[in-house]
Amino acid sequence: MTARILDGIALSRTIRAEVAERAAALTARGTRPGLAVILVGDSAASAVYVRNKIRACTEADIHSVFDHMPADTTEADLLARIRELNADPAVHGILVQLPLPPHIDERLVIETIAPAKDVDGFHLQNAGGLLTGTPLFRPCTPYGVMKLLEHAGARLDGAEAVIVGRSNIVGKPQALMLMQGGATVTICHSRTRDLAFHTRRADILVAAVGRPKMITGDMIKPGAIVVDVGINRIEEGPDAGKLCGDVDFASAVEVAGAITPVPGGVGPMTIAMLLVNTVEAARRFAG
Ligand SMILES: Nc1nc(=O)c2c([nH]1)NC[C@@H]1CN(c3ccc(C(=O)N[C@@H](CCC(=O)O)C(=O)O)cc3)C=[N+]21
Repeated sequence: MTARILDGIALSRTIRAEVAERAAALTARGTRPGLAVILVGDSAASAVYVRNKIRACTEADIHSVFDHMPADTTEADLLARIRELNADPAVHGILVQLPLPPHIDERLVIETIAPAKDVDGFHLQNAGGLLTGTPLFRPCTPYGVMKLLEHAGARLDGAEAVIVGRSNIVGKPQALMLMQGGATVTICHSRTRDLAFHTRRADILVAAVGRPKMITGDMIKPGAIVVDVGINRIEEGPDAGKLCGDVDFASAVEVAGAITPVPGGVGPMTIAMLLVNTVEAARRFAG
């Protein structure tokens, strides 16, 4: 058996076209949705992601503000810029690209963003809102995974869902969203004993560990839906420079029922959901 490929590029295009329509309608009513993206420092990978986010805004006719601040920006200066954007009526969403340089307290930065503009869904108020069922915004990556699962016709109710990874931006919010959908959720991580025991029970397997090709075909239940959140740059060998996921695609595709590729799976969905959140922020602002 060969798995069905879940095409995140195609689905993200559909979602972005819907976003563009909603943005145009808001603009016609006098509120053009706006997103501010702040990048501190010169990480090459971050620069690529940020550029993709800005381009996606432009294509959907969403106003964007891009602040590229130097790596030695002080925490105080970054917080001051965020407060300015909090007060700017042309900006409905604020995203500070992570990771930040080590001299800046990420938690403090996130808590300084107005919760109503926190389109990443990382603010404590939104994290707590997700825990209790009513966030203003959901984190874009796990939210995008939910859209991919919905589009794939995945049945969540009563399903065994296993997540590998316990981060605040993917693993934990993903668990809450899948649980909300009726799945029985297991979160595995670096301290889990016998990882394969858990992953082999999964009807839905989400890999978000940041370890290249760690999940192999023998760890997957035949017919399972496998979602690969990992984005790893291959360092050496014939494929140096290429991207790969946390799933060993070649062996997994022979066992799974459906699988997301890397690139072209979850990554483009993350950007699509950022635009969804931004338009939603603008719609609330417009009242
Ligand atoms: N405040 C904040 N919010 C984020 O949402 C955030 C962040 N910081 N820091 C970094 C991660 C990573 N991230 C990605 C988004 C899109 C792709 C994406 O579009 N990937 C393409 C490939 C892009 C390429 O070629 O490198 C794909 O998978 O097909 C990847 C990664 C958002 N992040």
